[in-house]
Amino acid sequence: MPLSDFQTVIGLEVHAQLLTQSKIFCGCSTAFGAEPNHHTCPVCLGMPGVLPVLNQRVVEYAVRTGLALGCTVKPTSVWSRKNYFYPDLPKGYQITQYDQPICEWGELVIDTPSGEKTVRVRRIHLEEDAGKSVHDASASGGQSLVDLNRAGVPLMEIVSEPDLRDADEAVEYLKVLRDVLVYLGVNDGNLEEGSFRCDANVSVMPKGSTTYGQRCELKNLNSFRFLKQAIEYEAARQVDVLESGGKVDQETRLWDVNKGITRSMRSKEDAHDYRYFPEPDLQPLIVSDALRDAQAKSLPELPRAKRTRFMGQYGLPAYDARILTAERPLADFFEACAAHVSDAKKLSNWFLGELSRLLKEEGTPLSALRFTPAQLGELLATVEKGTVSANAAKDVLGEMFRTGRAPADIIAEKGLAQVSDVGAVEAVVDDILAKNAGEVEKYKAGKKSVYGFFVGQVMKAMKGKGNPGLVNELLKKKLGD
Ligand SMILES: Nc1ncnc2c1ncn2[C@@H]1O[C@H](COP(=O)(O)OP(=O)(O)OP(=O)(O)O)[C@@H](O)[C@H]1O
Ligand SMILES: [Mg+2]
Ligand SMILES: [Mg+2]
Repeated sequence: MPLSDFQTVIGLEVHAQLLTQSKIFCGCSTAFGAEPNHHTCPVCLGMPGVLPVLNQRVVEYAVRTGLALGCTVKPTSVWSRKNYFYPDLPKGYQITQYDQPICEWGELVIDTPSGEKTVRVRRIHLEEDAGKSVHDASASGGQSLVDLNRAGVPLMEIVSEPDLRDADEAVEYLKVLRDVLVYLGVNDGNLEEGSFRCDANVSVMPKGSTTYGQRCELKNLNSFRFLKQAIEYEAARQVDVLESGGKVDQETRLWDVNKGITRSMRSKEDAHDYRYFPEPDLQPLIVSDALRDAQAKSLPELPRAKRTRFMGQYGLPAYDARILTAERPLADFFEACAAHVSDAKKLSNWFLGELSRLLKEEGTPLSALRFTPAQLGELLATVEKGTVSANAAKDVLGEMFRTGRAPADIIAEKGLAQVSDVGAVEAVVDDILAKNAGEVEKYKAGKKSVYGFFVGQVMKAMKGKGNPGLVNELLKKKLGD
């Protein structure tokens, strides 16, 4: 059977680092970039005789996420020990949640080419991160060092059901999930730096089958592009294995960025390999009604709801609304500006075009913008009135962006105002037509191509500042069109 006769099945496990200032079971800082092993204490170093104390903020963030994804938030959940040996895991176990996670059964709606799709979220659980091994690969070195700054940093694992059916759906799910977490303020959404990580479980089955194939778990997917490439490569690999009479082994495979392939890292452990058992040093985790209600009350409007509202309230196409609502600061700034303009679609065009270009080019965060929503409103009004051309307005916006000066001042100083005075433009039009009587004759005799010549002459005489709409209107009138 060719590749096209197989169906890919994907489930994602997402590890999101929670944006707390201190670690999950001790008071050490979670700040990035400190000298190795400086953010450590006896608790996160796994010294004997110490006891973990749960960071309450971690619970709040997990509950908030669970509510946003429509999960059942469990009043009681349980901490477990997941035992394994690794140099960056000094305790020899990771405190995590296993059979009784804090949240279960939610969903995330994504867009696919064939419409909306609801992807089930099976569980959300909390756990501590491990440390980091730093391997010296040089010929002379060959040492491995351990940095435990990250040990004990709070992670939230969000596990989807195997509901995704191709790489694009997986990428879409991951993007939508990331936007939600960033909206909630629980995660910074940074794939490259690893504070938002994703493992992809991939299997294939003959189309039409209802029995899933054996899955492989893919790691090292630190960009949306790698996620897509890795899933596509892996699905094709599994089909090859099956087609050549083999069977897919359950294993953990690593995405090799340079070669563009996945390769086997280890055969996948089963749960019993980890000897999970309830963590004796921590009480069951109780989520009170009060805590849950407080989180429910403070939930922000989420991207999808905001998108729908933007389409209705501002009459925007879905495409615009999605881009404008992907990040909360951008959506907020758009709304602040929309209060100062009459045509929200025109405003959206500026946001998607010139403004996003400037933001990208200058690397400025929205929070550091120098001009105010009212000033952007003013600029759009001057374009509307024909005081400046759309092109000149781009220059004005660039200047506002860099200096925060008022649009009127910039227009005056740079002499960008268009001439929209009927009398003034008419005088120039009359003059040009009079000077080019021969061409006017030809035009009237049917040689319509000289029209552009008249426009050019008028504009030249007005140093490019004639209001183009008015110039055209008057020319046509005088030429008898
Ligand atoms: N046949 C399958 N094909 C593709 N994905 C699958 C299949 N079966 C399960 N999955 C997905 O695999 C993931 C399993 O994640 P889960 O965290 O439950 O267990 P795990 O990977 O065994 O544990 P660990 O957290 O130790 O990696 C889920 O996202 C699930 O949807
Ligand atoms: Mg998992
Ligand atoms: Mg897994």
